[in-house]
Amino acid sequence: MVPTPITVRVPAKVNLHLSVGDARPDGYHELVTVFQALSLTDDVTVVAADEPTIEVKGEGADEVPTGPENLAWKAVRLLAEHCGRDPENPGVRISINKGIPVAGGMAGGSADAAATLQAVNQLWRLELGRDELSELAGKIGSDVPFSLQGGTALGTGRGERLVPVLARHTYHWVIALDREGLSTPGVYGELDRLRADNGNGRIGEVEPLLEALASGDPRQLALLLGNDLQSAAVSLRPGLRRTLRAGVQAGALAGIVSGSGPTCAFLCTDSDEAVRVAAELSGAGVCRTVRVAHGPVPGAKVVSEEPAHRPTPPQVHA
Ligand SMILES: C[C@@](CO)(OP(=O)(O)O)[C@H](O)COP(=O)(O)OP(=O)(O)OC[C@H]1O[C@@H](n2ccc(N)nc2=O)[C@H](O)[C@@H]1O
Ligand SMILES: Nc1ncnc2c1ncn2[C@@H]1O[C@H](COP(=O)(O)OP(=O)(O)O)[C@@H](O)[C@H]1O
Repeated sequence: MVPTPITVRVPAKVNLHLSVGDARPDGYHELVTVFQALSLTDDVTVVAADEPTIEVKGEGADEVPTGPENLAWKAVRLLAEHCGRDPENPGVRISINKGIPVAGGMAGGSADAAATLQAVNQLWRLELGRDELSELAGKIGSDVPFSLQGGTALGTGRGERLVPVLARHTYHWVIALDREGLSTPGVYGELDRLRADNGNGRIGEVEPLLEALASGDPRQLALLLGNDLQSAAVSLRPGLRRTLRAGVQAGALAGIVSGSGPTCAFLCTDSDEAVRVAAELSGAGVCRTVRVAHGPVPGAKVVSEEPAHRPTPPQVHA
């Protein structure tokens, strides 16, 4: 019998609010963050196979490891250990089709890990529930539980403890991708350095942003977007200042570095405006590629169609 492949589609994220506390003894920083899942997605397909392999296609595929460092492999091994299978020989072939920028602060690797947990749970008929999968997800990386859950959520701890947030609107975003990624630990380290040098300012409380999300007014939300890692990302990549300015000059309500960057996300009033801002920004020559996206969208979920049939995301080449 030919084994049946299972494909899971999984979203990117942007942090609408990312408040970073001091470094903890374990090296992580205590966070208060609001994640929103966006319509840029990866597809992860798993199938039973004698020879375990991983293949990566799509944008930025060359920069993604295909060995044990790939977060999708970590997910398979962890699940194998959890259910008493041999993690060295899990008998799974993985194929990843990237639509999420690599090392862009949009949790692409975390997304693939979340999708793999979901897909292999079904492949092996483990029937693990959301909570159990989320617990495993948190062991792979701080962002992985959110990639499973999707929507809009408040994250605390390392970012792995989640509570869903009421968001009454579909928000329209323009996403500016940079030419090269930034390392997440490198950006956290730069923030620590800046804070030690000059006390670097901190964004305010999260409550007003939660109220803006509940009201569903993008203009109100735009005033409250904030990211403590932005100054560190800009310090490491000063050109981002120009990108952020160009998006607002093009008509976005506000722009923010996404997580640890260097991707910048611009909130727009509606979908037509997002397309217009994307076109203008792509002509400004401040980034590699511009995309439009909306959120919130659901987290990792099994899709019945073949991955080859996935829609091409709208994009504008700069
Ligand atoms: C910054 C954020 C914002 O959502 O995402 P990205 O922008 O990278 O996607 C996350 O905190 C990234 O989460 P994730 O990419 O899962 O990080 P992990 O694998 O858990 O940790 C990688 C490294 O980042 C640093 N790290 C991560 C999370 C955290 N709360 N404090 C940290 O200091 C640590 O140096 C850690 O060793
Ligand atoms: N499946 C994966 N997809 C993308 N990157 C991965 C994956 N597995 C491991 N990585 C590694 O993780 C690093 C961070 O990638 P990514 O998760 O896309 O960015 P970020 O942490 O900025 O959101 C990459 O540079 C890559 O070496």
